[in-house]
Amino acid sequence: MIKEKSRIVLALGGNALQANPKEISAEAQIETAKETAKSIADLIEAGHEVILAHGNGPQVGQLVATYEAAAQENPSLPIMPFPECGAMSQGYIGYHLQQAIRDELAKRKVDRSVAAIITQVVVDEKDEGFKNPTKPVGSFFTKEEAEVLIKEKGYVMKEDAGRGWRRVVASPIPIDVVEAPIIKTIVDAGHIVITVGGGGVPVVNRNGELIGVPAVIDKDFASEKIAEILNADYLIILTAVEKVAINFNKPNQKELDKITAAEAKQYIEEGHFAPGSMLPKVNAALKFVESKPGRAALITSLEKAMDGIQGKTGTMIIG
Ligand SMILES: Nc1ncnc2c1ncn2[C@@H]1O[C@H](COP(=O)(O)OP(=O)(O)O)[C@@H](O)[C@H]1O
Ligand SMILES: NC(=O)OP(=O)(O)O
Repeated sequence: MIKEKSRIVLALGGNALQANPKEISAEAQIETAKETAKSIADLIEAGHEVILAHGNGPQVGQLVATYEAAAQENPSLPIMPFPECGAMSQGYIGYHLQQAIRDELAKRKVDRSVAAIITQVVVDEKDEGFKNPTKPVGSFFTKEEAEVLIKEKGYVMKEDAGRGWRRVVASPIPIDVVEAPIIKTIVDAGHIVITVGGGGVPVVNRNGELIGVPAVIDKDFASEKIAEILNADYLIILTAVEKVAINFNKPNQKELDKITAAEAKQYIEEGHFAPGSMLPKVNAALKFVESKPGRAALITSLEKAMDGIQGKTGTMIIG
């Protein structure tokens, strides 16, 4: 059960933006965002301070692939680098969410402003993530299609939690959120901010100058970072499953209700959480609860967000 009038960083997973992962058009995303806005408005109406973050894996992958395909057809067209595509994805996803949340709040006669902030997140140029790509982006492919893409485009492709093959890219750990001071000012003033979209645009600081780097930061880790910076009470990660499970997808699957940080660590060691999907969520939750006594994290589904907050469902991770 979450305390009344808490400061909550809410990390929205792919299903908050795409009801059907194969349907990634703007129109479909607008419709899904309208549904998502209802769950978010419930939390705002309940009196919580909500800061939103969201993923961009399918969208950034699609943008990069679209530019690559266009340049293949017409070599005079530029290939758009990952940081630019990341910023574009933040922009249009943020636009859909801020519009949907604004409209939903207006319908309920709740007078609050909502704005998405293009957010840069600092990473370390020497991060091991640059050597070993782990972040799935773009569409799902069959093994045969993946083999063609590896050969023809030089992509690194990996199987994604039993759902198909996807391109994977570098995913460094977020160190700092460049726009944190302005985000804090807006949140403290009582407005709703959408930030670290797609984990933030990854940048490195070279002698005081910020430079975008080709990577996609995991939005669960970036959400954890902004939750720490904003001194949030809770990190809530909303995804497609109601609870985290051990022995996931096996006959002896067991859903978890409330676990301690020590139990989470044990389950991680035993390999219960798939890398690139559930593992970063559990790791981000763990990092948050260990960052300060009294902090807790909840992983549940978007539809069950309110029930989760009321302690009726979801997986709660405590210190
Ligand atoms: N141990 C586990 N418990 C529950 N879900 C898991 C587990 N391991 C992998 N998953 C998968 O992880 C998915 C969530 O990851 P993902 O789809 O990448 O997240 P996002 O919602 O951020 O887009 C779940 O829908 C489920 O299919
Ligand atoms: N950037 C990111 O973590 O995106 P997804 O949540 O869509 O994978």
